[in-house]
Amino acid sequence: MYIVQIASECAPVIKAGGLGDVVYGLSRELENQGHSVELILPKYDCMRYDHIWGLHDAFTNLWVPWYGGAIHCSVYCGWVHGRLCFFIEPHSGDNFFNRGCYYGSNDDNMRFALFSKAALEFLLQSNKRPDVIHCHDWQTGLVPVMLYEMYKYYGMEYQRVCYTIHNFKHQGSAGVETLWATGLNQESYYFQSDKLQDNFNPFALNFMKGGIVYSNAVTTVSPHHAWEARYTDIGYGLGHTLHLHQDRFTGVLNGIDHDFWNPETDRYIPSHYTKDNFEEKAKNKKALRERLLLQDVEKPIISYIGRLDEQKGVHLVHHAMYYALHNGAQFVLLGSATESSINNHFRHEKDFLNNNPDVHLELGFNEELSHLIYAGADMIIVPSNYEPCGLTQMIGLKYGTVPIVRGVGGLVNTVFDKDYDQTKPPEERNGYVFYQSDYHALEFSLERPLKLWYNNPEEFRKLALAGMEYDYSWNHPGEEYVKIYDRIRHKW
Ligand SMILES: Nc1ncnc2c1ncn2[C@@H]1O[C@H](COP(=O)(O)OP(=O)(O)O[C@H]2O[C@H](CO)[C@@H](O)[C@H](O)[C@H]2O)[C@@H](O)[C@H]1O
Repeated sequence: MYIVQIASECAPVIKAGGLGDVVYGLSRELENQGHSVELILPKYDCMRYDHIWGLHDAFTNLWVPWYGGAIHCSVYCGWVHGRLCFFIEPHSGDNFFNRGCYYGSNDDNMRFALFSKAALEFLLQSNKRPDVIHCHDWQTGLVPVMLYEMYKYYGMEYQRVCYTIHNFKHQGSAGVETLWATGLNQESYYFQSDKLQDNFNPFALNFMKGGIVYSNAVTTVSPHHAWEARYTDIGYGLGHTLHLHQDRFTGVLNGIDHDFWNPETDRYIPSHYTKDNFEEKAKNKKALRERLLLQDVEKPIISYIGRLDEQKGVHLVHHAMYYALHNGAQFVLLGSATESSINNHFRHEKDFLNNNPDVHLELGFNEELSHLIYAGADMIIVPSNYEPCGLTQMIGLKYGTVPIVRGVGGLVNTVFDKDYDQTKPPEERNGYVFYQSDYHALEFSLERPLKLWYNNPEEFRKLALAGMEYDYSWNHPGEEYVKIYDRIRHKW
């Protein structure tokens, strides 16, 4: 099968979070299974060019219709760790992707509407006719809309779309100008409740809703989150739309790329280890302490890695840090915040705790350091308010770092409480789960592993090893996606 992924991220060249990991990991797995995969991405000025091999011009004269005229774009091509990627660069005074950041501009909806249109124009003009186009999140929600309403009449009638939602909170809200810019026009047609009209704001278009309504298959990133999105307020207003399109909607649990996330081969950690020489993990703990100037004492390290925003339960992250410090543990945080109030809060904490030898807060994005933390820490917390899938607990498990998570979304599908899980036998349980989002619930689930670490190290080691037994690679999810592609490919 010939599959083209259209996305705003692909790790490690463009990575703001888990979306990038998934786009890369799934593409690699599909290729391993014998399919042909290409990726179309924006050419941001700030992406990691050091991860692209052989970048060269692939299509220099791509004119993308935009409002009444057209925007001239160049398309570059290169390999990102073996994946063939096309990067679209618009030449325009609007500086679409030369902003020094991936997201966060007031005109993000226009930037990604143009990208979606340019991706389709590129496929059309370069005569690429994939069997399946796989799009991700709100940024590419207009791809299936434009494919079905316009490009199918230009010669792309056989292309089918799978649309994956990684985060329902960000849906891409826009006004009528997007219709005029992209050439969709027909305001009264698209502002209908069964088309793109936002379910809350009748004067806004919703890109993600467009993705759901127009795609041949819609997925989110875990079975439990698929349920939550339909039946709870976590669908952020799209529950009804999902309900109407339920026959096309499923949850497929993400995987992690074992080439990249593997303590046996990880290029960023000093000591490699497996289940059989687990004691080597201690050397990474020592290296982590040296790197972050933590004191070398008999204490466990609890870690947090992730975006610092409301979704991630930052109030609980903050509380866990002080709980760890008051209860004989060290704490390491690696995170970045886009919201200034949260950023200021953690900056203040960092200054305040600067001389404490048991804690380190690293504010910013640092891929290399994240690997050392996964390998060096004893535990990782994921106290999210909601979590469509969650990759950090799966990576933690692979590295024998015991996850302590809130029982929401994909965390429910991947972590099984050592003391209370009812679905797995004791030897297959792999972490700690709490459900309420208050301090008591969190403390109860931190107290248990800390006690185990101090009082029964052998049992703690067994728990970590049980986690390493889990196979959350892309093998299985890759097969599930292929089944979905096959199903939509044969449906006319
Ligand atoms: N400061 C930092 N420095 C270095 N690395 C950092 C970092 N902050 C985060 N990371 C890395 O980024 C990834 C984050 O994974 P998450 O599952 O938390 O994704 P996120 O919430 O961004 O995305 C959404 O999409 C993903 C993929 O579908 C879902 O798993 C998730 O639930 C959903 O919210 C991990 O690889 C982590 O190591």
